[in-house]
Amino acid sequence: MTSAVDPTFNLASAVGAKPDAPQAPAKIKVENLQFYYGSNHALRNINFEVPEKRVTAMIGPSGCGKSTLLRVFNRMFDLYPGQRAEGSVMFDGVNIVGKELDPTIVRTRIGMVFQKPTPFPMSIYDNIAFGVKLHERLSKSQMDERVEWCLRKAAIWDETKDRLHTSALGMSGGQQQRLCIARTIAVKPEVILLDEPTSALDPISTSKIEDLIDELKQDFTIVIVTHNMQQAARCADMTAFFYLGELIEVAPSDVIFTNPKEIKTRDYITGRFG
Ligand SMILES: Nc1ncnc2c1ncn2[C@@H]1O[C@H](COP(=O)(O)OP(=O)(O)OP(=O)(O)O)[C@@H](O)[C@H]1O
Repeated sequence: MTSAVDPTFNLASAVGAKPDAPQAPAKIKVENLQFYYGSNHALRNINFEVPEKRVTAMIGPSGCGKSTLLRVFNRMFDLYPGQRAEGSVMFDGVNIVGKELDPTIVRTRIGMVFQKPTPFPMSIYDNIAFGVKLHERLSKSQMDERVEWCLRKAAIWDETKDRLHTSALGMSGGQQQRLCIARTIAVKPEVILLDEPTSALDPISTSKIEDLIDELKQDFTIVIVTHNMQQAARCADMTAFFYLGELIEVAPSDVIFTNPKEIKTRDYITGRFG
């Protein structure tokens, strides 16, 4: 198992052959996207496709706009006056930044997991049931099944099945993050957005989440923001490199990490800046 912090780790050798990655159809298509925080033009003319049932990593130095784009994907910016998007983000043929679409529908179909595990102060079972109840009316046995289904999908069933009704706050950080992934999966989204999901975790928990990401792409389209290039190389089929609010290059991860086209990408992945 490769440690997430192994300094001798070789990026080029980490990228597995992922020959089918480019062939997947686009699940999200970003066209001429601009994003503003008031007068701060944070994303400039972004054009970009997220392939279905693949893992796409977004990398780049701090402040380049990765998290902003992730938040555009599930309309988080609606919650903050003064933030606005122009252009289009097509999701199954609908522009999700268009005003006509209800953001709560977007957030059910495009779920988000944050950097810091954020379980609710309630039982493991209720952490999952809470979100499901907002969208569906399930019987007790259907809810039991849903809870088991998503905990299994998030590879945490064995660790939780005997303590479902105990507080989620008693779990380790890594377990809490897998619970948050289970909670996101529970409402059956099509896309899962992960914003630096392992930055607060130890190498073993990180490795479990990376294995989980690899499993989840069978059922879900995944977009991950990470500062850890080894992680992007290990997990992602496609990698997009951002710099100062612009998308510099997007390509299969093996190309980005072994033979990028752009000098800025090369300088970043070889550690010349960032
Ligand atoms: N709430 C905000 N109000 C104003 N400007 C913001 C806000 N959030 C982010 N920005 C600005 O938008 C730009 C992009 O920020 P963003 O957080 O998307 O970058 P990032 O690549 O995710 O950075 P990091 O890796 O540090 O998380 C930066 O210039 C940042 O200062």
